[in-house]
Amino acid sequence: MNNQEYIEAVKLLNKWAYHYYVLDDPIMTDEGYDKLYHEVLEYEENHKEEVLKDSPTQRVGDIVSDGFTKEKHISRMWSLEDIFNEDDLDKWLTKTYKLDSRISFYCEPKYDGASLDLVYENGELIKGITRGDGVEGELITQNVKTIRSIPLTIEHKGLIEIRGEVVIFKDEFEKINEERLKKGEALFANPRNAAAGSLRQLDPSITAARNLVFLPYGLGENELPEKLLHDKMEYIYSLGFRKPPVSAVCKNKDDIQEIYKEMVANRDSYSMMLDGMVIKVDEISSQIDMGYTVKVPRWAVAYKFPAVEKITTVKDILLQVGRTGAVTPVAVVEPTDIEGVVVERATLHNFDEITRKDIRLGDKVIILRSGDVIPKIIKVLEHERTGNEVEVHRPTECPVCGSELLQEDVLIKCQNLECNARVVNSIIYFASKPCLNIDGLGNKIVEQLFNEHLVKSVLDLFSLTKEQLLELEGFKEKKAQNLLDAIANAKGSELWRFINSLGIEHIGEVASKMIAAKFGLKFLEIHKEDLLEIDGIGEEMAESFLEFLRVNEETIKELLEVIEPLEPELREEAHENPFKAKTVVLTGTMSESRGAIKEMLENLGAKVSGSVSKKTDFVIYGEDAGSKYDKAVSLGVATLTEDEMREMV
Ligand SMILES: NC(=O)c1ccc[n+]([C@@H]2O[C@H](COP(=O)([O-])OP(=O)(O)OC[C@H]3O[C@@H](n4cnc5c(N)ncnc54)[C@H](O)[C@@H]3O)[C@@H](O)[C@H]2O)c1
Ligand SMILES: [Zn+2]
Repeated sequence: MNNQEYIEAVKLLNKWAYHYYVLDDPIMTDEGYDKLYHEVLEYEENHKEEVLKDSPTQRVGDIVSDGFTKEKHISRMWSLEDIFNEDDLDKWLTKTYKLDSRISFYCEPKYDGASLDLVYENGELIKGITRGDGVEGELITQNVKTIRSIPLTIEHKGLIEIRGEVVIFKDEFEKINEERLKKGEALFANPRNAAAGSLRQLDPSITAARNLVFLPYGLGENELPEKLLHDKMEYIYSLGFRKPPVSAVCKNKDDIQEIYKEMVANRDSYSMMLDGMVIKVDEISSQIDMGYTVKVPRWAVAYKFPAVEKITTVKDILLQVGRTGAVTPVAVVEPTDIEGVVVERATLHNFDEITRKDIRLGDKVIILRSGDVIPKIIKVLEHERTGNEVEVHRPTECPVCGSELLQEDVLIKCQNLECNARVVNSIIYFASKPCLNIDGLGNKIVEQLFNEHLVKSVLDLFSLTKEQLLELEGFKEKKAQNLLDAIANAKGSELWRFINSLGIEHIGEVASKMIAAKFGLKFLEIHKEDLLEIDGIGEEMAESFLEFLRVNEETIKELLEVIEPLEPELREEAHENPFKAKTVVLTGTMSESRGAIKEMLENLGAKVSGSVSKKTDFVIYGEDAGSKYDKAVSLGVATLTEDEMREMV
């Protein structure tokens, strides 16, 4: 890097940071940003006299945007130095031990969200401020008050700044994006941007709707007496803040490596996105001695996890026709390694998504793979375009059967019931895990059976013979027998599996279970009113279910004869009693297990719920009843001891 390149690099980093911090819509991966950042850092170390004042190494990144009032932090907020591997860790430890050799470490997750400073005085939350440039941030108290994991009052009376990260849990993020997809709104790129964007809304009601979560990780101004950081944090948790899902006090490097590996291995199982682990010196007096650089504390470091976002190129867009006829585009991308898995495809949800993101063949894009979910394209790098990229057009004909496609809101559908793709996919669905769970009947075999004209519908599966199978390529005695056994095994499956396997639109596993439990094998004879009686089944679902039964009655009857699903035990209509049709909550230790008492009450026709609300009719409590009992009292809900309950029945 020469001086000219250095100046350019600083400009580029600042541009990326603007999109990241201010617009909450990054145009570079963290990995790409970090790489250039470290090149800049290295250049600066060798050319100290050339360091630019606006270099991102010289200041905390966030920029305070207009629209909010600026507010100073009582004590400064900082960024973190980052390290990426064991070598880096060794270097960091050597450097840190030189400052003080008698230290231990507190390790906790590095949450991927937005930082927030909370100021409490006289036990009351008085301010919420974003990190900003570390000295001053945006005053967002009204938004912060909508976050339920932030207590509005705490028992601690002194002036205290509690710092932490605001995040959106992964499942909530998926939910928000699903809803946005349905409404045709732009999707959030990742949970971090969703959290940061939701926190910095000018309208607090938008923030309130997003289910943000606050996780404390440290303190600013405070007069807490504890000498160790982790003791201070325990005190903070005891004030009503959330604990980290994992944390550890470490004596040495081995301990640090062990907890790091554990966090990386369990990364997908945590509710929130983590992008690393933060290692902090546990002794507060040592922290004070070590102090800060212009940007980061010398007593802490972020040990980053392998990146889950990478840059790749779109090579092709395939069209998949599902069992309902919905045509979904799938991107074929240049194979890219993400955490040891080679990614070759990415979902695109629908064509609106392609149009909105303006994805073209040949585009450089950012893909995200986290957990088991299918990788997705989150962004096109428009500034990387060469002009040779090719636009993608909405299809008008089914790529499989050629019939005209129906454009239904954001969905594009093949309407041909006999379209090969629809038939094959409904057979695959029929055999899948949450349905009849037929082992060995995966995509490839179903396609083979279909192409060889052995199976044209699910019913045909049950008349397959060994002779037929043995004629197929790849089938020997054992494989053929296993498949026939697996198909035979599907006979006598639970009824809810049978209902689910029909693949009725809007009727998934949960609805199938409810329908099976309520109506048993009589489900063919029910009316709309009967269905609507079930909590959780609405108009659209009921209509879809009944319409499907009407059209496919014959086939369903034939299938019932072949499969003979197992009817669940139906609960008899309960006799009249004080708990019939009442909502009941159990709490505390009882004379029998909670499960047994729950069953007894359910047999009496009660609905047993896990949480107390105004709609609760009774809270029945045993010994050591806690917050549920208190809540019942405060809401004026009737409370009964176990004995009182038993006397009433
Ligand atoms: N993609 C882009 O274009 C782009 C642009 C700018 C920055 N970035 C990303 O942001 C990083 C730099 O941002 P930064 O300066 O905010 O630093 P950082 O986000 O890497 O680390 C500091 C922050 O981590 C957060 N944090 C989470 N858990 C924590 C814990 N347990 N203890 C302490 N802090 C915790 C805090 O909010 C703290 O302010 C870069 O490394 C890069 O990954 C990306
Ligand atoms: Zn078709």
